[in-house]
Amino acid sequence: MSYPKVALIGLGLIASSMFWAMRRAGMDSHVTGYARSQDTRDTARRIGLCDEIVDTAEDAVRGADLVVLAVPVGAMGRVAQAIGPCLKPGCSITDVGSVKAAVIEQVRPHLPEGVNFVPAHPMAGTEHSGPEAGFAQLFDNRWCLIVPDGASDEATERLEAYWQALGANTERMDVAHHDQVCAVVSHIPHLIAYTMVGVADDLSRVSDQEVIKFSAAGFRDFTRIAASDPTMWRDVFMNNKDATLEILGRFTEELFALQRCIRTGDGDTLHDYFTRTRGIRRGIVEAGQDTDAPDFGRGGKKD
Ligand SMILES: NC(=O)c1ccc[n+]([C@@H]2O[C@H](COP(=O)([O-])OP(=O)(O)OC[C@H]3O[C@@H](n4cnc5c(N)ncnc54)[C@H](O)[C@@H]3O)[C@@H](O)[C@H]2O)c1
Ligand SMILES: O=C(O)C(=O)C[C@]1(C(=O)O)C=C[C@@H](O)C=C1
Repeated sequence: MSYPKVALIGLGLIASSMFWAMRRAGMDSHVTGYARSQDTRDTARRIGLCDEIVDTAEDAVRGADLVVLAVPVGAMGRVAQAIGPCLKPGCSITDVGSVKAAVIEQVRPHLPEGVNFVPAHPMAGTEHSGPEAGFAQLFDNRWCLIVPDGASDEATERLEAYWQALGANTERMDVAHHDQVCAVVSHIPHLIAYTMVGVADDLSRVSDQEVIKFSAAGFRDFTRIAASDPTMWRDVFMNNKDATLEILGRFTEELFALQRCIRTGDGDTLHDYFTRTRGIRRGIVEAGQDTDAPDFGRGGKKD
């Protein structure tokens, strides 16, 4: 299922991956792209991203059957305000933002009657950004969370079919649940990675070079995540305050409990805790949800 004319607003990792995945899926939609900076538009033209790159968001969305907002969460409202009056009656508009309640609140007031707004969020990404970062396989076997929030079944099913054609599995979620789940599985883990790399950097006896030299896979994973786009992640935390603060509160309570175990020499509790969390990881791997993971079940490292 596709849309004859698609407009991509913001031409970074997610939008460019969507374009390449559409082409891989054999969709013959006419795709128009727009990004705010001239540099990004020039790069997009050079690498053949989209059928047409235009110089205003308004021109990009005229006549589009699907408009995709793929800009940082904090810019969604401004973009919606600019394009609202130019949207084709009856078209669908979606976003790919990492946060839902704030985006819906910022976008919806600018949309004319009769336009179908179906928020969505592909749970896939890398630490890279910009138009050259995209690749067709990014969404393969990843979840795309669909947050209909009142959208019609027809518009929702059409967007689900579109994401499935891009390689994703889809699941519907309500807004508050989405923001809480993402705070747990994505937002706070990023904050922890940023913090851990910051702490290592603060230790003057560990120069950048030595961090790289002595770090094994664990810390390197942190540095990869902590290399993610600062604008995107600033906007995520500024726009998912309640859920991230709640999860951060739980996290720090748990951390203090583990700190106490270390101080008091309560190794049994630590061992039980680590055994429980290892079980969670193995469950993910066995369910085939981590294609990059070593295979614990068949020859992986055991006790
Ligand atoms: N990177 C990820 O891992 C990931 C995963 C899922 C969802 N998301 C969400 O997708 C969205 C895009 O993320 P990305 O990783 O593609 O970012 P990106 O930094 O790669 O690209 C963002 C693009 O938006 C453009 N832009 C910024 N402000 C704009 C504005 N006001 N008007 C028009 N264009 C503007 C930038 O020039 C850039 O082309 C964000 O909302 C993010 O939360 C990101
Ligand atoms: O794989 C990564 O590098 C990501 O950070 C992707 C990731 C995440 O899993 O946290 C990041 C932000 C999103 O909104 C969705 C996915």
